[in-house]
Amino acid sequence: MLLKGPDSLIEQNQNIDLLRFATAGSVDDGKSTLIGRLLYDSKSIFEDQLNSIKTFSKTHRNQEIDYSLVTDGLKSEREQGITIDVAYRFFSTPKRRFIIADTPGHEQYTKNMATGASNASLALILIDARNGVVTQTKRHSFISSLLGIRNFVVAVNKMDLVDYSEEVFENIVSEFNAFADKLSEESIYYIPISALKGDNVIERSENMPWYKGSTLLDYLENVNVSGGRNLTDFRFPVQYVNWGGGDDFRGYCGTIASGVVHKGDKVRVLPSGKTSHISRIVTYDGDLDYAFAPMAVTLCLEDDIDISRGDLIAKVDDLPAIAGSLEANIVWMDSAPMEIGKDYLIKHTTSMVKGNFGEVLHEFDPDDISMRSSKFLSLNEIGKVKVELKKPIFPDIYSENKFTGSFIVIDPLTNQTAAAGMISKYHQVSPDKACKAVKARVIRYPGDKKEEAQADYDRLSMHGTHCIYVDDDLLQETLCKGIPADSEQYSEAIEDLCKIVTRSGVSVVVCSDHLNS
Ligand SMILES: Nc1nc2c(ncn2[C@@H]2O[C@H](COP(=O)(O)OP(=O)(O)OP(=O)(O)O)[C@@H](O)[C@H]2O)c(=O)[nH]1
Repeated sequence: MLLKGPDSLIEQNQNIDLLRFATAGSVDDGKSTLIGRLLYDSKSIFEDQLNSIKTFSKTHRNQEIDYSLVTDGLKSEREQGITIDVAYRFFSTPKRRFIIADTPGHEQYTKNMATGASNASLALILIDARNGVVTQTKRHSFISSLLGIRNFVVAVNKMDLVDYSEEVFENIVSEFNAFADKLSEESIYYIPISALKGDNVIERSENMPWYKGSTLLDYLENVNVSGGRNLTDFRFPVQYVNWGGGDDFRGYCGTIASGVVHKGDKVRVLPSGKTSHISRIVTYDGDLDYAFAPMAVTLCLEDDIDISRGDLIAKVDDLPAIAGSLEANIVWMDSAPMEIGKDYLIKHTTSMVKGNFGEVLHEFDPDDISMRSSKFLSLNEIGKVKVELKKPIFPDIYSENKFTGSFIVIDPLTNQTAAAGMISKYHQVSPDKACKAVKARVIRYPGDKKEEAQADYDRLSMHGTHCIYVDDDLLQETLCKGIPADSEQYSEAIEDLCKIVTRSGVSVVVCSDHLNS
């Protein structure tokens, strides 16, 4: 029998040939120029954009075409002559489609570099032939490696400025090789190029007859890289609960972080530990028999289980950890340094919990990836750190699952992203403890679902959840006495009540026709 899957078989095929790569390196190594050339030569630039770039190049740069303008899209960048954010570019050749994250080389932009590299399966490291391997090159290569990138292309650029010297190239190869011994890479390919003149980018260079390897485009078109997305372990972080799809409809919406799910699969919901079976996989284009990462779907379960945002659905025989503390590699991105013991917000998949840093186990020296002791991390520093969580999360180890193995750290005072973390170890808490940590919540039922609401309340109480039950009858006798039921004041009073009660750690089952959301 043919399973009715996502009707985009074509899309799947297209995905096979999609290579996402990130550029990395130091400031002015020529990344933007190189990408500009790749886009230009593969005819991926619109005519009008090309015309304006040519005009700008002539008037402001005194040259025929400045390729870096293709990616330096922002006006302020043009004026300053630097790249200030990650620019995603798309181009394709008959052999492959490419998405490039053009990440900036400036020291303070490690954050964008990490963002750009987090979805890539290959890192294109640019090195200025005149400068050799510098700290930025090492730092960015190390971050790429921490983020799970296993394939590197090192393009030694500006070969035209060193007389296309084989010796210069070989020295840089040896230098990077010595450093890369400490990266957990699968492949490194070295190419001498001139992004400006076009040597070995698309066309083989006549200026470097000593180089016998592939041109950059040739290599990118043919390199074999693993996709990086885990298609084994099904993980579905719930984004929100949708019960607006008609009678009795309750669906859990989100994006499949990893793995595959079929209709009928037996699943467990964390943290409650409740099990059920998938009854429907709903999408905008209709129901599916199966779905896989990274599809956005709504899952329905055979049983009515209390699920809310931040919960995670996985298969019963393949569960993530329930972790109360972690060890993680942290890339610090905030100008305010890490404060040991301070409460930060830890955003892991769709859940947000409070947590703090206990101890820096070691900091990495980006020059040689050696470890040194450190009390805390500052901007751009990378280290392995212990993280204590106020409530459990359901992680995997980063090397096994990028999506459930990573988190970001937010400073609650400034709302700034302070760091990115990659989990290397976790300490499990007992499932009982995890259940107790389920936060107080509001479970809403429309007014005509009194029976279901009361049954839910009974079930929760029976399982030891602290909760109260309210419906319109009770509200009109007490809190909302004299307030017209269809007034805004009435709905607001219900919301206020829910807020006050949940704040004190008690859940509310509310059954009313006058709910705000
Ligand atoms: N001679 C020569 N100059 C180059 C080459 N590649 C880039 N350049 C020049 O080097 C300068 C920096 O190039 P960009 O492409 O803007 O460098 P970038 O790495 O993107 O720099 P940021 O965007 O600031 O991170 C520009 O003036 C380029 O014209 C090359 O192969 N040879």
